[in-house]
Amino acid sequence: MSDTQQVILITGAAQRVGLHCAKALNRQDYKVVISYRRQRPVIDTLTEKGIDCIQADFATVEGVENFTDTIRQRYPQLRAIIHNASDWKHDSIHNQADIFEQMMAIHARAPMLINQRLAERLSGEKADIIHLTDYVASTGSARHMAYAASKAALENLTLSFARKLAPKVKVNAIAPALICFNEGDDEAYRQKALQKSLLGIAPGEQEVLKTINWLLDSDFVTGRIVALDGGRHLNF
Ligand SMILES: NC(=O)C1=CN([C@@H]2O[C@H](COP(=O)(O)OP(=O)(O)OC[C@H]3O[C@@H](n4cnc5c(N)ncnc54)[C@H](OP(=O)(O)O)[C@@H]3O)[C@@H](O)[C@H]2O)C=CC1
Ligand SMILES: Nc1nc2c(c(=O)[nH]1)N=C([C@H](O)[C@@H](O)CO)CN2
Repeated sequence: MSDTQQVILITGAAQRVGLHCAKALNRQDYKVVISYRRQRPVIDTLTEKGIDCIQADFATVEGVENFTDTIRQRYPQLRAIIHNASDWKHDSIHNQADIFEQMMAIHARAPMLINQRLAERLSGEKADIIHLTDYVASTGSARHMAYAASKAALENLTLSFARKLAPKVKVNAIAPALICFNEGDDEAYRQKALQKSLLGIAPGEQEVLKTINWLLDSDFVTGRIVALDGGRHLNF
């Protein structure tokens, strides 16, 4: 890593949106550091590209603290922290308490603790925190109540950290609706999901990357929730 290379941390970046953004930011000559939970071959590929891959499970406070200790040991300064790690669990009458705890742990407690423990590392001329939230944080979700509530908590943390860390650090959220499908999504589900927005597409991971780069480049945006939802809020 060169002395002038700026370090960007992305959590949960071993697949899908996080992976796409990690590889792209690496090509943009940032020093990219990622967290991953489950080992898989792509970790070796990313390591060969010079991306620092750190295993971490944010379900426990200990897991978060071990991770942030490692970051603090390795990186005296961070350009940005992108909180992407997430678990999209639907509600279940059988273990709703556990699901609620898990959703709050990954989407609210972990980002809060990571921000608090790494804030002093965000010390350069420009510094950013970006939270990946969700369209349903502002609307609720009948089937993903705990998930939606935890993403709403993360949106509120966006406002609090924007107030607390200004003017050194810009703190914003990206609130996507459908970005990309999961492998098991059948055609009926896909068609129904596409019809929820005015634009009727699943834009793919690149849409999130474009927004991340826009936020990183901004000099005057903080405390904002940037919606990436194809006009879903008007589709009624
Ligand atoms: N995809 C979409 O259409 C939408 C995405 N979003 C948001 O955008 C972001 C990216 O979405 P997407 O790429 O689909 O995300 P994924 O569902 O692919 O999850 C990203 C990563 O989060 C990691 N993760 C889950 N739980 C934990 C945990 N307890 N500790 C550490 N890491 C964990 C997983 O790691 P591992 O695989 O190693 O276990 C996973 O690879 C998320 O925040 C998501 O909520 C919002 C709306 C729509
Ligand atoms: N962590 C995740 N969060 C979300 C996902 C996902 O795959 N992983 N997917 C969605 C859906 O695309 C939804 O926005 C549309 O059905 C929401 N959050």
